[in-house]
Amino acid sequence: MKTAGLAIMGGTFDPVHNGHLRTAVEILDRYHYSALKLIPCFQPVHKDRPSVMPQQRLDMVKLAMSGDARLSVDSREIDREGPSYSIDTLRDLRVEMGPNEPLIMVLGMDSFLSLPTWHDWQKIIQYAHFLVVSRPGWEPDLISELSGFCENYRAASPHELQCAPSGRIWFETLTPLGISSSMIRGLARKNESIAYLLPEPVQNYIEQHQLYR
Ligand SMILES: Nc1ncnc2c1ncn2[C@@H]1O[C@H](COP(=O)(O)OP(=O)(O)OP(=O)(O)O)[C@@H](O)[C@H]1O
Ligand SMILES: O=C(O)c1ccc[n+]([C@@H]2O[C@H](COP(=O)([O-])O)[C@@H](O)[C@H]2O)c1
Repeated sequence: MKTAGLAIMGGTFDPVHNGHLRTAVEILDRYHYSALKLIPCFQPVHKDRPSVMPQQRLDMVKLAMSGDARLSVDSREIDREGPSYSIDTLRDLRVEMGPNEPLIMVLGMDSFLSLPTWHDWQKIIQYAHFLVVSRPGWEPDLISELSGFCENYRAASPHELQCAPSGRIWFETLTPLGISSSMIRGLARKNESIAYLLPEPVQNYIEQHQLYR
């Protein structure tokens, strides 16, 4: 069974790991959106320049995809180049999808807490819903600007996200996985194993290309 809505998950994916992938499949299993696109950014807005090339981060996301037909990778931010502002991506997607289809932006609590620093942040909700997922180490300590925003837009049930194209926020608790890209980069730098933190083909790619050394 599929329900209305396209889910997207943006990220630096430097590299993609099982925390990202498990988030994607748990959301799809719970809400049956028609698809979930992973969208690697070209240039993250509030992070240091990634240590590997955009094309290599994209290659790793493609390698991680194999096996679940509901997942796909969307290279529009890498093709666009420049700073990867979410509002630009969501505007593009909204034009492609038309005005009525639900568009759900999945993001971790850490990313959501930084929302008031994003480009044109208050307009983003006109184009998509926010589905905010739990992440170990991050509590929903909402600063006042964000708590007022949540009061305005918080959904009473997750199903509201399937009944409107945009404009709602839902918080979802997922299986806690304390994995991060920075942890994986740190292990690789020390020449320690990164096995079981990310898909094996991605691990092999990192080893073959000697990334994060
Ligand atoms: N283990 C996880 N559990 C839940 N959400 C996650 C997890 N890891 C990343 N995310 C979410 O995935 C999105 C993309 O994350 P990103 O590519 O920046 O990875 P990261 O692990 O946070 O990277 P880094 O350690 O370099 O900061 C963000 O919304 C982030 O909150
Ligand atoms: O648009 C912005 O200003 C903006 C600022 C910070 C993060 N984002 C987006 O949020 C998503 C998660 O970002 P990050 O930094 O956790 O990898 C990813 O799609 C980023 O492009 C977007």
